[in-house]
Amino acid sequence: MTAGESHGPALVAILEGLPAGVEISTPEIGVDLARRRLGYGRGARMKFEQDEVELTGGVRHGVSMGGPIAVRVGNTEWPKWQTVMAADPVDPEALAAQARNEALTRPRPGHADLVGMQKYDLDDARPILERASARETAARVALGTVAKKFLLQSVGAQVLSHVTAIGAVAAPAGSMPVAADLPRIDASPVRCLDDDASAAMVAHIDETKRAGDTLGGVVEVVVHHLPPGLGSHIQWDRRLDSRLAAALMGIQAIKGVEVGDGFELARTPGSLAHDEIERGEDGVIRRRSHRAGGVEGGMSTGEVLRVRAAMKPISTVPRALATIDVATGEKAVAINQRSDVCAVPAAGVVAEAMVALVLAEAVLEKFGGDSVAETRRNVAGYLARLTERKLVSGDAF
Ligand SMILES: Cc1cc2nc3c(=O)[nH]c(=O)nc-3n(C[C@H](O)[C@H](O)[C@H](O)COP(=O)(O)O)c2cc1C
Ligand SMILES: C=C(O[C@@H]1CC(C(=O)O)=C[C@@H](OP(=O)(O)O)[C@H]1O)C(=O)O
Repeated sequence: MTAGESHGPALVAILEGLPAGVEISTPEIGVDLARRRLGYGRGARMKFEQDEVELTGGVRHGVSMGGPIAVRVGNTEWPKWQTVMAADPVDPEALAAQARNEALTRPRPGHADLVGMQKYDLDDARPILERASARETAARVALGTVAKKFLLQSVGAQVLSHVTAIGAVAAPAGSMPVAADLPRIDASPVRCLDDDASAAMVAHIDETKRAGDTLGGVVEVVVHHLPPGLGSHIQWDRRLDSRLAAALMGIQAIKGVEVGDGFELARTPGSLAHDEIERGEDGVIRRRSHRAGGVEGGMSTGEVLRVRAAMKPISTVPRALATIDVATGEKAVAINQRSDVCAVPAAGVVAEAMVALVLAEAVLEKFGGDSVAETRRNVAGYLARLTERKLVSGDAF
């Protein structure tokens, strides 16, 4: 759970259920927060605002204690917004100043503005856009780091992401990054593994910005070393794929999710759509392809997990879109504050966090553990049993 507004004093986040013994520190969270700020096409705010992160609960001397993890991410923009966003009633002088900061009455298409004003009986979009803003994803990324640390320390899983398309420019199909590629991905201005595609994406963002327009794109999250059997075929809402899709769709501006080859599989005959099973000479069960994205029947197969999320173009389009003024009822152009041109690289880091949170929960469901050492013992027992049954598969062993 997260709380906080885009221009409020801070975002806060709480994660319940993490076992004791997970090694986690503020600088590690800071690294992921810095990665979320990276990315060609981000707006002015990313240049001057810092993420002031603080672990305020659940961790002692760099180790989780089993209680809820609490994180605070301070907004360094806050001093400029203290009057506009004050939690308590403000004095009359400050109120007059606030009145000069006129109400936002021209809702922006593609944002929560208009429907929020309808639903919450408001003449001003400010209370809606403050919470709908993707600033909130900083808090999720902070918790995602904690989940990633747990996954690494419990099952040895590694969560990565890369950008596979910005607008109409796509990276060559089929690349499946490994952990060693992460420095190269993060060094790319658009977090794309392919250098030529990365350069073309940067050029596409430049052209689009010059044209007063915005862009979306596609990110892929890849997870290595997951054990088979996370999630369940038993109920629709326990399926790992349905939980991953919900978590990714829950990121602002994500409009499509694919597991494995997703929509492409719908165009492929069955004989070419599935991952055939064979036993290697070393006795390990392997797949001849990775089309399913590491999930079958709502459970992880132990193969590399691969999910993609499609982001719509940024809604605040500089070449402002048509709307109405809610105060007058007349036609108008949408309010247009400073904004990102493209935030797809940042969305990749947020997608990693959401996938890590879902997988951490699924690992705890399957293996339990009040301490991460207990989780590890339970994982080892499960994998030993699969070894005994000659059912070793995937890359978790
Ligand atoms: C990391 C990130 C940064 C974003 N930055 C902006 C932005 O600067 N301007 C904007 O208009 N929308 C931005 N968005 C998208 C809006 O928050 C989103 O379009 C809005 O919430 C409405 O989308 P929805 O219908 O999916 O909620 C961003 C989204 C993400 C994930
Ligand atoms: C602040 C962040 O992203 C913001 C997300 C966002 C939106 O409408 O979603 C709009 C912009 O904020 P502002 O209108 O204040 O310039 C982005 O900068 C962040 O990611 O940390």
